[in-house]
Amino acid sequence: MTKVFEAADATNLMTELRRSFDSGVTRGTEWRVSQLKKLLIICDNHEPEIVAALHHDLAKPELESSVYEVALLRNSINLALKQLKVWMAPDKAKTSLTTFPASAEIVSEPLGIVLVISAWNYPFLLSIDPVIGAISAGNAVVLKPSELAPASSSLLAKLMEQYLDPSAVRVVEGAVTETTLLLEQKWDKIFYTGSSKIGRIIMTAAAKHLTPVVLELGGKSPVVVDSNTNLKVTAKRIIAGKWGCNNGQACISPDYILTTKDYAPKLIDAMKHELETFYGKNAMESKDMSRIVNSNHFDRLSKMLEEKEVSDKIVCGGQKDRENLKIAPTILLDVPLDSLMMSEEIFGPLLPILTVKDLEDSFDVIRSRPKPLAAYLFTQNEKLKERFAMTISAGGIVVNDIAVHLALPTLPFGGVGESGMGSYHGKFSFDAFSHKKAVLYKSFMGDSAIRYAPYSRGKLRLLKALVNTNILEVFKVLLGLS
Ligand SMILES: NC(=O)c1ccc[n+]([C@@H]2O[C@H](COP(=O)([O-])OP(=O)(O)OC[C@H]3O[C@@H](n4cnc5c(N)ncnc54)[C@H](O)[C@@H]3O)[C@@H](O)[C@H]2O)c1
Repeated sequence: MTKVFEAADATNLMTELRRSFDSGVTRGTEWRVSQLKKLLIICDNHEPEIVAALHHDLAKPELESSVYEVALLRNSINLALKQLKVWMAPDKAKTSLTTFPASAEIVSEPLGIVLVISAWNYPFLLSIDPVIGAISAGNAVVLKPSELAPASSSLLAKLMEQYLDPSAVRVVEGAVTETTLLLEQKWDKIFYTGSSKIGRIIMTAAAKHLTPVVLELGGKSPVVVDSNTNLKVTAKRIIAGKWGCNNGQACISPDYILTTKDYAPKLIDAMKHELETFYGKNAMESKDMSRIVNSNHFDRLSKMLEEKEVSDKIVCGGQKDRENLKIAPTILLDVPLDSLMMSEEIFGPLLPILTVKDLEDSFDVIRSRPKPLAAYLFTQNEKLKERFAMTISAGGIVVNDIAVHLALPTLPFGGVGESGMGSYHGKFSFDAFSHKKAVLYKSFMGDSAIRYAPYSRGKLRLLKALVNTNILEVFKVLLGLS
């Protein structure tokens, strides 16, 4: 029987990790590299177990597990290993006349002990990716995986315990009770992935200790489809980004489509056709699609689908099988804006299409709602692309594809407004777990009396000119011309 995690365990954990962090072990490049290499071994040697755990928790197809979880993690680790020395090196900063003579730099210093709380939908990626950032930046870290993906959570705990330095990297499994105990501790940063509702609980707990947070939340990510598009590719990419990414249970999954009244029937036909090509005549039987994570989420989605004035808007799919936690890829047309489906994040295989008179009206629809984690546009119109990218606020924007920005470590990944705060991936992960410390080195040379009392009008004028880097004024004051 696994031991219950109690309040004393949480405080002991903090004491042990604080001792390790204070000893300086996690700050060394060697430690960081060794831990990152261990994470790589987990990916390289345990992929079949990871794929099996994901199949157990979500019936996730092997391709999605191997590529969107393990391969992406391998990429992150290799990038960190390759770039670590560059990331860790202090950045030279320019100095000014005010501080002359001096040199300055920005030192990336580890924050201390950080807590990573992750979600169930991509349990390996969303757990290990932030941990890569935390370790790269030289922190001690506690990971709390989601209890809703139990096989993945216990495999993560087992593997991380087996390979990583237990004095500075730990996994605590559990649900609300365990997370609440962890949240009572004083962390140096909390990195949370999950819903906005729980995000508020995390931020409230963090505020008590003035702990900074990264909140990787979700939201309703819209897809705008222009009639001037490559319809076949558009349909395929929307399907791959929706049902082909954990069956719509992904934070950057298309939540709803906006298109014109005239174009909607063409888009629906193309999507129906491609859905059949992807998943066959009976998509419920396809092995190439994850199932719904559990019966609570199944019921939540069913409720959305069965709502009055929604159920009669289904134009494709709609079949459900509670026993096997399956819902067919379902497309709906013009569901009411005040329906559950349009008020809450869907996070599942339902995809409503809203029609607008002019495509530009879709911009107003998006702007009238909370800022999403991602916003997508399909078009061949260059002006429209630019207008979308420049005027729509979202965590990230992709033109003519879905979700692929997540795979580019040169781009920050994170939300804005209701979809979250802070970002990570690549160097952004390192920065998310570092304090950018300002360091200024001065010598005893050039000790000018102008900032020392007794003050005078001349000192005042000279100091003002120096602070404003006004060389001409400096000379004027020195020559007594001002
Ligand atoms: N931005 C991203 O990268 C990202 C990625 C995946 C999912 N998400 C978002 O996450 C949401 C889905 O995840 P979820 O919230 O259902 O995941 P979840 O239920 O797994 O919860 C996330 C974490 O919060 C913890 N938790 C739950 N209730 C808590 C409480 N009362 N107090 C403290 N901790 C608690 C859970 O134990 C878990 O570790 C969606 O909104 C989705 O868009 C965002």
